[in-house]
Amino acid sequence: MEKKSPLPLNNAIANKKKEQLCSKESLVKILRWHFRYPDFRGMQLEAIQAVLSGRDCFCLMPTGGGKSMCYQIPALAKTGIVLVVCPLIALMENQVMALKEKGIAAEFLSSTKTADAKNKIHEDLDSGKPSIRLLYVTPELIATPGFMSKLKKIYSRGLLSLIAIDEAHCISSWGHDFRPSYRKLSTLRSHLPDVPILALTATAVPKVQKDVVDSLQMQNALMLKTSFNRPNIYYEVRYKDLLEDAYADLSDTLKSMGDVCVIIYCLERSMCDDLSAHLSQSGISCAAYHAGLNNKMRTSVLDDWISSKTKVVVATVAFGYGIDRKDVRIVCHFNIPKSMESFYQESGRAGRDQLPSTSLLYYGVDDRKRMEFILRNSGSKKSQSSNSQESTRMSLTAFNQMLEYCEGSGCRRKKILESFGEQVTASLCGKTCDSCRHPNLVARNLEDLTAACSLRQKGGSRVFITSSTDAIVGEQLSEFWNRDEEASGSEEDISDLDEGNEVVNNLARSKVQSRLGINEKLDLLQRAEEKYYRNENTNKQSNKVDKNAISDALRGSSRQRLQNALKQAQERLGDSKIEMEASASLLEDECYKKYGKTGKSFYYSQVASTIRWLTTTNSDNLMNRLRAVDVSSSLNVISEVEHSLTPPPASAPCAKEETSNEVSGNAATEIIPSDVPIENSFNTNLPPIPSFSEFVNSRKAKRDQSGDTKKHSSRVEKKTRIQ
Ligand SMILES: Nc1ncnc2c1ncn2[C@@H]1O[C@H](COP(=O)(O)OP(=O)(O)OP(=O)(O)O)[C@@H](O)[C@H]1O
Ligand SMILES: [Mg+2]
Repeated sequence: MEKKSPLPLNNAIANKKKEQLCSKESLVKILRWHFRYPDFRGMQLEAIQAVLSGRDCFCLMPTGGGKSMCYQIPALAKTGIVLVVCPLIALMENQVMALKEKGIAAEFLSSTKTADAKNKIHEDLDSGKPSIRLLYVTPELIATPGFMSKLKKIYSRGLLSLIAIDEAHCISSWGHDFRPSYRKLSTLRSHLPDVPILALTATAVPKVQKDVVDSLQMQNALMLKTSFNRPNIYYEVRYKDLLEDAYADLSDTLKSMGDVCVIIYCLERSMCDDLSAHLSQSGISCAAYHAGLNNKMRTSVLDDWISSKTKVVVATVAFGYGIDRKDVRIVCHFNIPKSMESFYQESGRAGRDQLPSTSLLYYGVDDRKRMEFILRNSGSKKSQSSNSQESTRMSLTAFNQMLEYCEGSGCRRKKILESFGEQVTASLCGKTCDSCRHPNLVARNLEDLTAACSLRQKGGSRVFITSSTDAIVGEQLSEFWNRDEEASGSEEDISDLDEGNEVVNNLARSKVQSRLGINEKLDLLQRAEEKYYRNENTNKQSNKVDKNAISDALRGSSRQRLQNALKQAQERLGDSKIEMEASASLLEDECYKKYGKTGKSFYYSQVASTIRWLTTTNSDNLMNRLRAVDVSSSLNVISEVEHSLTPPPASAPCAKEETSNEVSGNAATEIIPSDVPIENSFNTNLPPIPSFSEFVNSRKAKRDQSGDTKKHSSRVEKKTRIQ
């Protein structure tokens, strides 16, 4: 690329006073000349002026806010070199390429460069008058003594004008993406005392901000913070458990949006492949992208997407960091992200051109359980030290904010902004999230979920009983089983070391690198978890069966959960007088008899299914079931039932169960003499326990019948469209 002639004004600026160097007029001219943008955005100018005057500056700007400009303009306004620290080679490559295309002398140093290319850069740096204006490096390189001594030489020659730390939140262990190598940047100040430091990030809560400033030993730093608000992004959550087919819903949505550029994030590689295949089959131009593909494949997917040959990319979180495509119209999370910070960063890749865009999150109960499992185990891979427990606790607390975003009522935008410590006025959103635009619809959706899932908080804003942080305390009160016990027994499955090393090596080789740290861990853990369940099915004879065994403690906790559900059922039904403890014990026994040998997963599901059934069943059905189970297990449970319904003698014939296997123990049917006609038997026709989606759909159907038909169906229809 041909080098652009230097802006004539540049030379003049260099000779003028500091104030003139920092004048808005001069800086805007540089911006227009090199970047063709008419004016600065947000607080860019303030940041640029601060560092040019020699002051440290902490710059918190939203994703896509234009942080890079805050160090690129100073590099052009002042003689000397701007050192830029970046967490990813892909990010450096992209920026350097874009700058070179504009004729700006930028380079990066990384392991991916050939020895020749590196030598050329070093020669330039060692020369009397280096031509390089921006030098991008990794934090790891800065930590090497060789490179530090090179930097000191440049500094001693008065050629180091600014140190910019991009994605500065990586410094803080409180941040969502802590990188230990970033921590070592704390030595920069003592080695290079007078060089101003500019720290840039889009995602830092106040605690992280302070940590960054302290670690870098920034002095009297100008703290520039713009709102995290992304007014051009519409936020919406859809509930997988209320949709008949989430794949179809997404596919219809994408088709209705036309030929737009989309990123879909999935938790697992297999899900990326699967969803991508499904969307392609429905005629959507689509490709999967994840670390499981080889370099060539990934590069080709990326190139096709950047050049608009492919419209939709279905990817793991490895995708998108540092990819500056401005016209992404939808960022869809097909699985819940691990924290609000990750969600903000990923959804923030939509609408970097400031045009209307959408963040669409599909929330599902299974996804929540899976993520909780992963987060609980990410700290326990190697040790159970207090540090690792603390980090697990932090991860789960962070995840809880995401749950609140999905399960809570109220403005989504407000939830995002408040999670970053911002005060938000009620009018800020202006109907740019589903909760504010369609409050009744969202409320009804949450109600559906609440009715289905909640045992305790009738009408409360939280759908599920147990928050992640509650769960850490060790209680298993959620209707939906959590995997604490499995997690504690599955450490060897989680540390899948060989595979882990292979992934790490692949990452190191790959051109577009995945972020190190938690994301990588997540990836390994996902596979470990899959393997765990595979083993659960295939290694029944091996020692893994023990891990899958159902302990007394677990059975006790299931009984407790069932008892809670029974209490709720009793309150709801008003008139039943159920002997709680014995009934819970009966129901648990029923689950255990049926699935105790099959393993925890099935047992858990059966308990959950029974609890779900208890939230909707009527008195007769409840009594019938308890009595039937009682008969089957020869336990005396419900004194009240004994009075109101004459139980058959133990030897008496009992009606053949007409329900699905899902419902109650087969033991009941086993004691029926085959020659006894059903009509003569005691009427114990048990209601089938619906699956989750059957349950939700039946509620909808009931509601439709009860005169709300028109309103509700138009609501459901609306629900499937992004507004
Ligand atoms: N003043 C400006 N006017 C118009 N466009 C701008 C301006 N400053 C930057 N941009 C453009 O905005 C886009 C986003 O900029 P940039 O990549 O620096 O954002 P960022 O704040 O670093 O985002 P992220 O947190 O995602 O890294 C880029 O395409 C950039 O060229
Ligand atoms: Mg950036």
